[in-house]
Amino acid sequence: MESTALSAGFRPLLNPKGYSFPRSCSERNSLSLVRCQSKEISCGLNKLKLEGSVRGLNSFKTNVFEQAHSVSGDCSYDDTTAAKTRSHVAEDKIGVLLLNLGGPETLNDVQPFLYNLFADPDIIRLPRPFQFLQGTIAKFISVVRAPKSKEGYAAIGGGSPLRKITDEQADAIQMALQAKNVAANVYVGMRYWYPFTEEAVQQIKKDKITRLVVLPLYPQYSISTTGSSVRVLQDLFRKDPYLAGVPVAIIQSWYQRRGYVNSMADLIEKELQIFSDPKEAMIFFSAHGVPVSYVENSGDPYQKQMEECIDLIMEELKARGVPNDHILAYQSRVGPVQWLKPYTDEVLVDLGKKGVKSLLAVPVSFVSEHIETLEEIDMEYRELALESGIENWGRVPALGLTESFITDLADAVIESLPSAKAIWNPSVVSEDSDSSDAFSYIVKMFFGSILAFALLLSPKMLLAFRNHLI
Ligand SMILES: C=CC1=C(C)c2cc3[nH]c(cc4nc(cc5[nH]c(cc1n2)c(C)c5CCC(=O)O)C(CCC(=O)O)=C4C)c(C)c3C=C
Ligand SMILES: [Fe+2]
Repeated sequence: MESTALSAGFRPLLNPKGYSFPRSCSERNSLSLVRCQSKEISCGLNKLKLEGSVRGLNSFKTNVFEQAHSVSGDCSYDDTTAAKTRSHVAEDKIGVLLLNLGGPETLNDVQPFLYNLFADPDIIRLPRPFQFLQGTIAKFISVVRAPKSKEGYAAIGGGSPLRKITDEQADAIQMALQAKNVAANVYVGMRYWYPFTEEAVQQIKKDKITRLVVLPLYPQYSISTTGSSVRVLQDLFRKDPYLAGVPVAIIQSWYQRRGYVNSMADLIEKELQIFSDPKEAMIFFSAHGVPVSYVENSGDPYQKQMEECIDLIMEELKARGVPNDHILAYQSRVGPVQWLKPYTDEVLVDLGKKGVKSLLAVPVSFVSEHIETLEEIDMEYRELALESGIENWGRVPALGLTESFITDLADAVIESLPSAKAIWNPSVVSEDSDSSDAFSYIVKMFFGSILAFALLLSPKMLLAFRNHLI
């Protein structure tokens, strides 16, 4: 129905420059026209606004950067939208910016990488009067944490594979777009290590991109991941007159897309076959955790989206006749606060006690292999599971370059093109004026520093950091 109309609505148009796939973004040709080939695309444009709570927390003070909250991939795509997409692809120089976390490439990178991570106010969230201490606290925690992290990275070959995999995903998405006659430059911007988002944005400017789709490589939205990366991006765009005028669409989450759900179900179905009795294996979804306060006090939709995501994958598996039991747990907690429960390590012990014998681990919050799949799941959790009485252990690989997944991401990009809007909004400036009260700022700084140092140097706090970070 809608999808047939969509296919019929697009005509192959001339690509004036042809296309090749040079490694450098600036060399990449970007002017071309679109032809939508896929009959099964059901293009969806959810122009939803960010929920108030999340928006507040991330200082989303503009009415921009708020399109394409999710591109669901299962709504109708009318002729007007199709026509708009066609004209954007015809007239614009399209860029796609993949946002990711980044990871240390060598063991020497580990401490500075951790510093960048803990210096992020979306990761260590200090009350306003203490925020000027962010750097000092980040330094302290990164130094304390580095030895443990280094052990982990040493165990997976001395560094994170994230940059290489993300670059490969960028190339694959670019090729998938090209196969749909959309020429685009695909850029990679990391939050905590090279290539930093700032570098990618410089390149986007140099390349004179005129329409940008931002695709965070996190299926579910969290303040600590997509939220943080988008905040940085928003700051960079707001400061630059050229970039402020570039229409941008941000795909905030995409766990609900059919292409993603089906690709995950494919991987799980395939991996279950390694068990002598595939139906007996429990499917063990292990998601990266976040502190409970993100969800309960700050409205982070991460947990809700994660649960919906698991429901969608399980529904799909059931529809395929895969009746296995499943469970969701959260891994990788850091620091002296409560994180989302149940914790992966505790659940593994519990399942062992209950007599579960076969377990298939499914990493579900991230789409590349990284330290938490290769070291934490494959080594630490596997060992714990076997010690706890689980006899058969399997692990689903991360989606990586899975073709159906990459194609679906390319579809998500195409679907979001018409919703792009320029970020320029002069009213933004006045909304920041609450920080202009110099006197109250100085008072807060003064008392804040005294309190913070007293807290930081208290034996209780030191112990808490030591116990949970080493
Ligand atoms: C959806 C994914 C992720 C969420 C949510 C997330 C939140 C989060 N993470 C930390 C602290 C650390 N994360 C680390 C590594 C790391 N985190 C993610 C993903 C999410 N993090 C990935 C993909 C990686 C690995 C990158 C790689 O190099 O392969 C680390 C460093 C590793 C370690 O020492 O364990 C820390 C520290 C917090 C505090 C947080 C939420 C507040
Ligand atoms: Fe993390």
